[in-house]
Amino acid sequence: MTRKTTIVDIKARKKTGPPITMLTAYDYPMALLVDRGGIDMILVGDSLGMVVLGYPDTISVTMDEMVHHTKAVSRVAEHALVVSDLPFGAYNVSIEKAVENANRIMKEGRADAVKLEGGRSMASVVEAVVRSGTPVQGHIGLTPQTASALGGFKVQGKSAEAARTLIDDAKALEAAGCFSIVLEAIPAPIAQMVTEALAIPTIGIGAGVHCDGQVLVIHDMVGLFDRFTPKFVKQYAKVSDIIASAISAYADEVKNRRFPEERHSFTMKTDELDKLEKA
Ligand SMILES: Nc1nc(=O)c2c([nH]1)NC[C@@H]1CN(c3ccc(C(=O)N[C@@H](CCC(=O)O)C(=O)O)cc3)CN21
Ligand SMILES: CC(C)C(=O)C(=O)O
Ligand SMILES: [Mg+2]
Repeated sequence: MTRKTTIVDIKARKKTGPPITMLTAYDYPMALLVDRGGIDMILVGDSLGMVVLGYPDTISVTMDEMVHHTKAVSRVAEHALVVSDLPFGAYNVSIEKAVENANRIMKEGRADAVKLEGGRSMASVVEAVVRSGTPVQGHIGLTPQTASALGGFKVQGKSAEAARTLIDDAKALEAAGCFSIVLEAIPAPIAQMVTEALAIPTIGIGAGVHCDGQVLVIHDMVGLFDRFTPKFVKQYAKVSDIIASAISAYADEVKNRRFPEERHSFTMKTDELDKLEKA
């Protein structure tokens, strides 16, 4: 907890353990809790579109939104490595545009690395971004930005052929220079095979216990998002209940003039009040 986590630290954990911890955060108060909680990596995920901006999916998330939220998170991250998602449209147009957008997240957002979705087809993009100086985390399996092409938020790699493709994709991303790869919603045995086939760490979300690390969306694991709950989510707290009861207590006390009390109020000198009354 004393110094900033580096890419080298993350890579080394594949051999040394313990498993790598990663959680999303999108703003100052949450990033503060995650960083002080000793989590290794903070993901400023494009899931922010769904859990904080209320979009139906992650497609509409913009570079401006990613930069804005990354700034808030990187300001507090004293320990955790900050990884920001490149949103849909930021890296699929051209290699030049991908490098430009990665530069922006680094320069303006002060992220430590970027994450982008896709396998072999993204290898040349990954290579160019890594060569330009930005560390890249890969993301394969369920790739929410291309959920439309995948037929929805569905488990991936269930056939022998699809599993083979996943392993090839992971190897291509490793060869292209990724420092780690997120494996989302794939059968646990496949995630284990991918993990064993690579020299870089895998970070699982719905990918079983044999990955080198785990990631979850923080709003899911603390109970602040209820539009849906993927099977891979464990809810460690129900923070929405705590906030809801605080809100109803406040509303009740205001309506009944029990808040604010004396101690929440300001006074002034009585002679000043007298002057006012005379005037
Ligand atoms: N709040 C939140 N949590 C996430 O994990 C998350 C996001 N948002 N937004 C971006 C993507 C979308 N993700 C999702 C969304 C839904 C399922 C889901 O409901 N899956 C079904 C399985 C469906 C099937 O395979 O047929 C499940 O039961 O888990 C999974 C991943 C993961 N990411
Ligand atoms: C679900 C994780 C891996 C993600 O990409 C996000 O939060 O956007
Ligand atoms: Mg994402």
